Amino acid sequence: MSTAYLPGYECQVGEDAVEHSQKKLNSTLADFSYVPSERLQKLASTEAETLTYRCTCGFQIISSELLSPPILPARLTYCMRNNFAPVSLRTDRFPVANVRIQDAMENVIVSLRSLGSAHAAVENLTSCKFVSSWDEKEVFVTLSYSDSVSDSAEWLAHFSPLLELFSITSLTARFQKSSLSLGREEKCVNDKIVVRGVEISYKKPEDAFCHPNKHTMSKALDWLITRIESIESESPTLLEMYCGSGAHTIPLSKCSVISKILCVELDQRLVDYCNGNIASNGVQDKVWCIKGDAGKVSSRLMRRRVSGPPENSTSPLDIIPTFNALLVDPPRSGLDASVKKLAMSGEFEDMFYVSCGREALKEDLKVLCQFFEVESLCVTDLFPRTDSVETLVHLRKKK
Ligand SMILES: C[S@@+](CC[C@H](N)C(=O)[O-])C[C@H]1O[C@@H](n2cnc3c(N)ncnc32)[C@H](O)[C@@H]1O
Repeated sequence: MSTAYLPGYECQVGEDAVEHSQKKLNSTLADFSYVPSERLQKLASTEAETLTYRCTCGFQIISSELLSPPILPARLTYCMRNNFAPVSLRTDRFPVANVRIQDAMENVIVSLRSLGSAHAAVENLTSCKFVSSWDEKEVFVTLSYSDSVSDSAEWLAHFSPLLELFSITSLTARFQKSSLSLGREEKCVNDKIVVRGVEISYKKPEDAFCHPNKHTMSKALDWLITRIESIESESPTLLEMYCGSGAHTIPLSKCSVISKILCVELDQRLVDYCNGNIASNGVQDKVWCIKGDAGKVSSRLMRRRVSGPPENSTSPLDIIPTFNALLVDPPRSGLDASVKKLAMSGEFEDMFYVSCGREALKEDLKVLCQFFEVESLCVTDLFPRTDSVETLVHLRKKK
């Protein structure tokens, strides 16, 4: 196994990544010492899951003689930031990325090195981002330029013949207020995941948040479905806040006992994708996605709880009159205060919290646990070899 130093990755490739995974999950579980131990679960990474797992990653591209200390002979190199300073990966393949991305990384940097510094593909180049589908059938590459691409024709002439050779789905140059692009026009990742024997297909914008680790995603979905199966209602209804393009929504509607879902997302583009995924997976009779701010929607649903829905309401918010359960997957900063208020309004018997923000989750649970108790809590290894974890919490209304 390579022992390349990976800046930003506190556990070096070649060290015992499984032990590292166990340690960080244990340390996260220590935050929840108030929860009975039989309700806590840890899904650490296996050796194989700590390498070739990432399906999104980005790097600075810098000429190595500009690094401190310089690396000679000078050549373009992928870098990550370590305490704000760029540090060379010293390898053209990032062992933590999936193989499809590693192949693209190597092909792209070797092709760039064959050009002079004044070539349009190299001049003003600052960074490169790679996104692949979970099944590795597609890979999207974005090169970012600080100012502009000095000669579009030269850029296109260099990369056009390489796209097919490198099996890159789409290659984009981004620069101030403009872009150049080759390959597939629709900039979305087509993906598939099998959950409990059921195939789920997604389209996701390639530049939006997406789950970087298919192993963690599979484990999270399985855990969520198992917990949903323990809801006491026979055909539970679900309110889902922060749904994105439906990464949880679609599997839950297709593979769990949930009968109806109303899901809410702030970004109109993701709402459009979510609605597309709802239709393509044939769950349009049980899932409705609306654009909205989770905080404002919560305030509106609180008013409905107190005064009933407005008379003859045609608002999609009133399609489902009451909810048994609430699912939230907020940004790292945690829940809006109104979402917490709604959660504790008495409507929901069960709440599911998917969190990638360790500190925000601790603070939110301090509030939520005045009303709920932790029924089950599971920590998973979101980014093996880093300190990031994803925590899944099932809260149940206190009796
Ligand atoms: C951590 S991501 C989770 C997305 C989705 N659940 C998934 O697994 O792909 C958080 C999502 O919340 C959305 N978001 C951020 N602030 C929001 C708000 N105030 N109201 C509704 N959605 C919001 C973001 O656009 C993003 O899609």
